[in-house]
Amino acid sequence: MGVEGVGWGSAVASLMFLWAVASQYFPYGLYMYYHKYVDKVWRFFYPYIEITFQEYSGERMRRSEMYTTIRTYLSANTAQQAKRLVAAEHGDKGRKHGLVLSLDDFEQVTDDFDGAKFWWTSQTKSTEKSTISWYPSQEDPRYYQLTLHRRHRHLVDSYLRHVRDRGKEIEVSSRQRKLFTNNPSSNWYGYKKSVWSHMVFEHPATFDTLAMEPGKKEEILRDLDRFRTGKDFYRKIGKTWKRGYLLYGPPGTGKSTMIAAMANHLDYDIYDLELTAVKDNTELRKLLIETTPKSLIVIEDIDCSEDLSGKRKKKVAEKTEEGESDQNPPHPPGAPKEEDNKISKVTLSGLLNFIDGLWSSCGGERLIVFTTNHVEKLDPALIRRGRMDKHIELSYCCYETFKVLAKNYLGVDSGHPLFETVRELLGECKITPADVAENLMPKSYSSEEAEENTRQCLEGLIEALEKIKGEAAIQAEENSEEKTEAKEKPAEGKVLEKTEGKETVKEESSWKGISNGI
Ligand SMILES: Nc1ncnc2c1ncn2[C@@H]1O[C@H](COP(=O)(O)OP(=O)(O)OP(=O)(O)O)[C@@H](O)[C@H]1O
Ligand SMILES: [Mg+2]
Repeated sequence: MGVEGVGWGSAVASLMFLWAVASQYFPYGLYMYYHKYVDKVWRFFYPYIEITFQEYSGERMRRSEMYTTIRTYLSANTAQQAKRLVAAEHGDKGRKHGLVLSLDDFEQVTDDFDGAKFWWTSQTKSTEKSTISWYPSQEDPRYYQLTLHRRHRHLVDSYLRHVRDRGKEIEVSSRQRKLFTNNPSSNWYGYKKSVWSHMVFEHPATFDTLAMEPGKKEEILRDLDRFRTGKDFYRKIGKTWKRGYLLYGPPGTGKSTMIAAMANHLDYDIYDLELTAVKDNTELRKLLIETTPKSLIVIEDIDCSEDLSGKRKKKVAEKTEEGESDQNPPHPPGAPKEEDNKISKVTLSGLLNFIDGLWSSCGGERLIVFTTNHVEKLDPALIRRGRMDKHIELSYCCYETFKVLAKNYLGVDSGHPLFETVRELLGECKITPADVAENLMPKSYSSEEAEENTRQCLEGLIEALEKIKGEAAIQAEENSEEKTEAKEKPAEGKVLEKTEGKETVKEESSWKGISNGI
């Protein structure tokens, strides 16, 4: 792409200007007559095609997406070459670079594509104003004009597709990712209506800093990359371009950290869906429709939304029967109950539809991620393959996980003499990566004290591990004592019966009954 002398363009502009001035002095009827025929003749000889892209279009006067994409495309390609550029702070605060350079009015640049030349100009259409000014006003509608030779007409489609795709790519790579959370539905209407609110997502976690077995990590990375580039494959097999991930494991094992690493790896936004704030299935669907592609839709601690199957309704009914409502002020008849408003009526089937109903196909390129501490509590329908395609267990810290944490936190690897002790202890007790990480936090960041820090941290970790091991041993002893006691001394109301060397605990009443019967 390069800047070209205005040439043809300036000649045409001069002629047009003269024609416009001259036409002011013609009677209107004569003007229309000439305009009609001169235009026809002009168009016959004019060898170029012009296409305009307005900044605002449609009935609702929304900013045209294509206009913005063209601006991004031209900005990326002309910043070095154009002579007059406008620097503006981007309205979208989600951009990495606050400033956007775009073509100034009437600046012309050329672009080469498939052996053809394309001219772009940024233009402003002046509107009727009461005051005359030489400069275009801020409110004047802007547009880009694309000019190409007639003989390249067949390239228009492919060239515009190229501009759109390239522009979008640049937009995606230069944007800052966002972390969305759903608003309560009372905020969905009115002037500032919005279903989701967001902030810039700047979590530093990556797959390099995530501690887990290297093989497992590799497999997840491969899966994510396959998904990202799988648009055509998903289309070919007739499947919506989305994938479900279930992350499960005890607290502090890195489930949320992995979500951040996934978003950073894929360059996706995160929609953190708080299910308890969603009133019903209709709201859930609306939230889904308002998400954008290239995103992770996350529902954390899905097991805590235990009433997906409607148990919650029952509980409310029970409470009302128990007369708890008597303590509250009387409720106006007919008005929705406060409690009803607060309670989420999202059902399991609503959630299943959210994941893979017809509506879930809007847009594509979404990952749905559930996390849970209690995978066994979840309804099998919710996590079956096809819905939650990949189940990933994040568990207690093993030696491999520890090595990653030690490298990240202390910059040491397996050559350290204390590693062997840690390895043995990790094999004997359960500790979460979060607890290990806490023990590996150096007391200072000075490189001179690095060695001393490392030693202190590892010794601290060994001490913590020995403590856990000791507690576990005491617990195990207590448990075995309890078991023996239970065997020897049956609970109240129960008696121990010995038959043919086997001990059985029986309800006292039933035993009595039997003895009475004898
Ligand atoms: N696998 C891991 N790799 C690196 N850091 C980890 C890992 N697991 C835990 N951590 C550290 O522990 C902290 C807590 O981890 P995280 O919030 O990801 O746990 P979680 O599994 O989501 O817990 P919960 O189930 O309670 O939500 C993180 O900030 C991180 O510093
Ligand atoms: Mg978490």
